[in-house]
Amino acid sequence: MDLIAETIAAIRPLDEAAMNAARAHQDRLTKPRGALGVLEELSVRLSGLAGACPPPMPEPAAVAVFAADHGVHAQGVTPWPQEVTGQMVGNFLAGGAVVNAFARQTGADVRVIDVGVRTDLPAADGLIVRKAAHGTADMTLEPAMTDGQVRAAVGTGIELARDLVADGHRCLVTGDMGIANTTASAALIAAFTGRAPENVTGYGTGVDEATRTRKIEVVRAALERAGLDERSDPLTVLAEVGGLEHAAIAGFILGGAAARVPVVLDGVIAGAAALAAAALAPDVRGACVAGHRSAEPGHAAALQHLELRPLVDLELRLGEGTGALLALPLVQSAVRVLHEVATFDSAGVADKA
Ligand SMILES: Cc1cc2ncn([C@H]3O[C@H](COP(=O)(O)O)[C@@H](O)[C@H]3O)c2cc1C
Ligand SMILES: O=C(O)c1cccnc1
Repeated sequence: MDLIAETIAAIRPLDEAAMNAARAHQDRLTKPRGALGVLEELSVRLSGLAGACPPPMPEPAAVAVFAADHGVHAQGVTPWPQEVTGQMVGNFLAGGAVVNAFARQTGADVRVIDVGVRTDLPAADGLIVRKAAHGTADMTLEPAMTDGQVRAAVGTGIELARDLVADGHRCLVTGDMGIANTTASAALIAAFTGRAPENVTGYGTGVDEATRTRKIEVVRAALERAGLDERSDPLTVLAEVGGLEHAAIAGFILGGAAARVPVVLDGVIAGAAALAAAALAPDVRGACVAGHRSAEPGHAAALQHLELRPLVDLELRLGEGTGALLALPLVQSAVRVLHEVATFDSAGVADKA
């Protein structure tokens, strides 16, 4: 069996007994039942993922920022030059990007992976180079990736998740960098959810109305060329209209789910990648925590399709892993409750009559 098939085969449903134990434990803690709302549900789910109550604390965490370029950039879907992808990789390595500031704030490690930046970047400490291609092809003209490229990028994500868990990380956080990747994200989301391009295509970095209209036409043209429908093979969908970072993030999610470690998802790029991962292995959703909901309309559509509720909604539209990192303390707090909060019995507090 190859790495992707082996990883998919290792992904299992949540453990019902551990979830029942977590529900029962929550009901004995010194607070009114249900008072922690969504965090209680999250603690139950993470118990089911670990197969234990309490589950391990989701720390240390690592955010993996997968960087790649997009051939569809040639269609004028963003005013930013493609070089910004590689330049931002330098910024991540120097610690100067928003993701670095939020990682320092939340105690997460940062990993930066070149999975397909167009140019060869200067060798730098901390840069993980796993180029599956020098950028994708233009999805309006031909498949963005070959089957070999998409499999290599998914494999990179799986291996990184596996390595991070082997290094002791107990929470994985998705990040991305790729100028034009909100266009590829919209195409993936339209393909996987069956929604119309105009309902899932947004303003990305903040493009003008004319550029957004163009993005919608570009997404429509790519989907028509590729002839995809909801029955298409998920790796084929990724190869036709996705990005190398989408493929790697899909692999990262699969790898985290196989290791039964929570994966905190960032914005629309991660949402699109999670649709691919869930199409390959529906049980990955048990490992996925939607860190936030971004301003991109496609992100809300992806989360709805995945039946994931975002923890934070701050109108962010950045990517890099920033929204997911803001949610990390919430995920950790949800589990800490199961570890540390006293029960009515142990604290000598009277339960309600
Ligand atoms: C300086 C800069 C830093 C970023 N960090 C993340 N993105 C985000 O914006 C890009 C997607 O938006 P679009 O599809 O409109 O190009 C991605 O690189 C994403 O990670 C950035 C974009 C820029 C310009
Ligand atoms: O949803 C996101 O994460 C996003 C939105 C705009 C640009 N880059 C990322």
